Amino acid sequence: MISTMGLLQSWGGLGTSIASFIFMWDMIRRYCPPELIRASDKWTRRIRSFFYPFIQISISEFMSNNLKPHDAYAAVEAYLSVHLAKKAKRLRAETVHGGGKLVLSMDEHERVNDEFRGAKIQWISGKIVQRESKYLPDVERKYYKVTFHKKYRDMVTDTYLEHVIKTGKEIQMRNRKRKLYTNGHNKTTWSHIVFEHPATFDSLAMESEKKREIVDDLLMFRESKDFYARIGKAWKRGYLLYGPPGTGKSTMIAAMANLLDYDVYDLELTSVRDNTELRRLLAETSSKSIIVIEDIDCSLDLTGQRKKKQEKPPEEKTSKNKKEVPRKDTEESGSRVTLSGLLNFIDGLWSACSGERIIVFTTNYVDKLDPALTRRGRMDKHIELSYCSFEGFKVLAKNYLLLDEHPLFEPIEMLMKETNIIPADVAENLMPSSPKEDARKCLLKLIEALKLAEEVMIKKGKEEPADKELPDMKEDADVLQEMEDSVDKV
Ligand SMILES: Nc1ncnc2c1ncn2[C@@H]1O[C@H](COP(=O)(O)OP(=O)(O)OP(=O)(O)O)[C@@H](O)[C@H]1O
Ligand SMILES: [Mg+2]
Repeated sequence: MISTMGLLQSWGGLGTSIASFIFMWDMIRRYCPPELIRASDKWTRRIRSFFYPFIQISISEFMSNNLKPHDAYAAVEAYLSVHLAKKAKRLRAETVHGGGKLVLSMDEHERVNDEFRGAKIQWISGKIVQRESKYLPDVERKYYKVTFHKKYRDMVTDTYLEHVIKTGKEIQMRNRKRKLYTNGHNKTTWSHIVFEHPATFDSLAMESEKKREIVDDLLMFRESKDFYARIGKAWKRGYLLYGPPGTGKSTMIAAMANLLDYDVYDLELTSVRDNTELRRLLAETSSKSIIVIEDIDCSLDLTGQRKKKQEKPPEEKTSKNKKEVPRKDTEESGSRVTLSGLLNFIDGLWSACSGERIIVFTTNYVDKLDPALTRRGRMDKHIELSYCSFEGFKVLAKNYLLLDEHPLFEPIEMLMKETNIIPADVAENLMPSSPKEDARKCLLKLIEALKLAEEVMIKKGKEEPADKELPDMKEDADVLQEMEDSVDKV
């Protein structure tokens, strides 16, 4: 009892002494000349660094000059969650991007040790609560602090932190869900959904050699950062996909995104008000992305910027083709994006954006595009997607019916040589419409469709010469009229 009392008394004495010291120190600092204070601070730092030879670096959740999220913080978090979270005793579990998988990270004020090239490095997670204004609620700012011996200063600042950020970014890339961004419905910003299109180059009906060439081209582009830097060109590549409707242009874009693990930005030009908005939207696109402008010929009357006065040929006006009817004029769509605005984006701003980007234009009518838009250098690769070949059919038969061979393949090959059918129609026929429909029935359905397509072709072929005779008949009629007129005159 007495000893407890004694202990309490001595604690009380210590508290009084500390309070007196703080008071005295404050008085000294207040009345001492500033030079003396500075000198004392310098020496205090030196003595402290002698006894505490460690360096600390903080990485905050937000940038200090604005409230933008700090990329490095997210990368450190990813690195720690994969490499060091197992060593921590208090962990935080969160689902990322609404996915089902739990990701573990260090809880607040938890410490873990890392080792890099013989150096012991400690990470601490922390949080400070700040009040920016008395009218606003307090804000939490999380941070990670890395502590290491001062002899490793250069190694940690030059190499270790770079390694952590690089590894963290790779982990983020692996964990992220790819996104499909759109600017449709007159939105002035991008909105996105998770991109989960299953298309791959394996499932694409196309000649294998052509397919391999495109895949090689894409993979080479992805690995060519140093090459583009060396030749002084922006790390971009333009693809023009052209061909009739239903030949797999959109499907190929999805396959490209899946192959490269890129996001997709589906740019609806008719929703973009003017060139300024176009530039802003494109500047907001992220690296490792494919920017798509579908049906470039009817998105905007781009060619009209140069050929305004040209009348459309009569057959164009009366065509029943789905792609030609809804062509929107710039005035009609309320959009004032011009061809030169689009070209500037490809050549100018395009080059200023860092990181790799692919731009894809699709069209059903390549001949209608302004040559300025399609010239090499702007669109590096022109890819024609055309009618289904027998090789393409075999890919679809394998995908849809799990067939490598079948006796009905032979007649199908014969018919395919004689007629044109788009892959979308082949796919539709090979798709069983009921559980009772087996592979044979599907192949027979396709044979019927091919025969029908052949009949239509023959019919058209017969009609065409008749059409071609029309001008001659017209000429004859004109001559007759002229003769009659001259007879009348006589
Ligand atoms: N080459 C192909 N390989 C595999 N499937 C294809 C191919 N072409 C078309 N298809 C099938 O047909 C459907 C329509 O194809 P897709 O939308 O890619 O055509 P498109 O060329 O973009 O047509 P459009 O010019 O009308 O936009 C796809 O969902 C796909 O199932
Ligand atoms: Mg399409």
